[in-house]
Amino acid sequence: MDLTSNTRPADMERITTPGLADAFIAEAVEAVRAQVGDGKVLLALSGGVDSSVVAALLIKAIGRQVVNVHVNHGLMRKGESEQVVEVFEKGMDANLVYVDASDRFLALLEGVAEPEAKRKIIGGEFVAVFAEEAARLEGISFLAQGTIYPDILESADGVKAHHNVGGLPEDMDFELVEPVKLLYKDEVRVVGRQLGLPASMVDRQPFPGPGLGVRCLGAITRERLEALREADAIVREEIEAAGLNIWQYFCVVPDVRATGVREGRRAFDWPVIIRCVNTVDAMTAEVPELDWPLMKRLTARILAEVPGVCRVAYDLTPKPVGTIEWE
Ligand SMILES: Nc1ncnc2c1ncn2[C@@H]1O[C@H](COP(=O)(O)OP(=O)(O)OP(=O)(O)O)[C@@H](O)[C@H]1O
Repeated sequence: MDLTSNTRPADMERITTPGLADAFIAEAVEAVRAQVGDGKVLLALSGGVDSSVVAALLIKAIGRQVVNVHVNHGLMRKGESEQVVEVFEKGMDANLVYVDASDRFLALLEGVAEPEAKRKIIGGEFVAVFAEEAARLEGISFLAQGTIYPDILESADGVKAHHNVGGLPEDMDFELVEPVKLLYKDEVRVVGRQLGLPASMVDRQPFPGPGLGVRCLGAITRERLEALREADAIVREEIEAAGLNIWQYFCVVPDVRATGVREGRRAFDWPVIIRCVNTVDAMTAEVPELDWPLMKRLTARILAEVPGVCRVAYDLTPKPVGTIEWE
């Protein structure tokens, strides 16, 4: 396997079976060992599909020579950072640096309501935290990235800058290790499964980089963020349990309050808005019809289990006119 080429060979077979995945893994492991030797590799591990598969592959190839840095920015979904620790540190004996930076991110975001400003703060602070951690480590000469083939095709079109850890400082002069850069997303998932990653990680729905930060609408507060995290976990759990094949399903919690009555007293709490979409290319999206008993179950559980919420709504807006995310 040629890890330097950015062009997928015309005769490369689509990886659709465990056997093909095993063959790919064997080749990639050899290629990584040949490239890295006894050098040290740094990887930013989000727990998303791409970086998780790269982590598992590198751990198989070079074990603790890869340092996996996971930044918990406080905007992860429920249980996500814990799963990174469980799967990689406990399950694969990975060299994992877990950075709890929640307080830093939430302090910077305090009072910031404008969506673009929020995204900039989250992206900028991520780079700052990652660069600080990198500076603390010694002897690193390689940076691994979860670049996949669509990233290369898009950057060749000039649609967006080449993946990945957007905007790392120029003086971080590492050689790149990108073992899945010729694979399509479906192939990355097959390979991930074969590497022993849990289905909940490999089949994960897309999640925006700024995490729950763009779903806790307006200026983020810890209480409203917590309500969002709990409601989001309930929606994911119920939709997964129902076995529905929906492309993306999540909640947003706007910065408004509605009146309600709870235990005979007036409540003045937040609404949770459930958003479900199906799409092929994310350019247009349809809202699936959820069955009514499921809607009622979601509503009942959110109202019973999530403090600070007194109303549940379902967003019926297709894209266009609405975008998938609210911010
Ligand atoms: N919280 C985090 N901790 C560590 N690394 C992160 C974190 N968030 C993002 N990254 C890094 O930035 C890359 C790009 O993040 P982005 O949110 O665009 O996800 P992505 O391209 O879907 O990749 P992935 O599936 O690995 O999350 C990730 O692959 C990962 O290397």
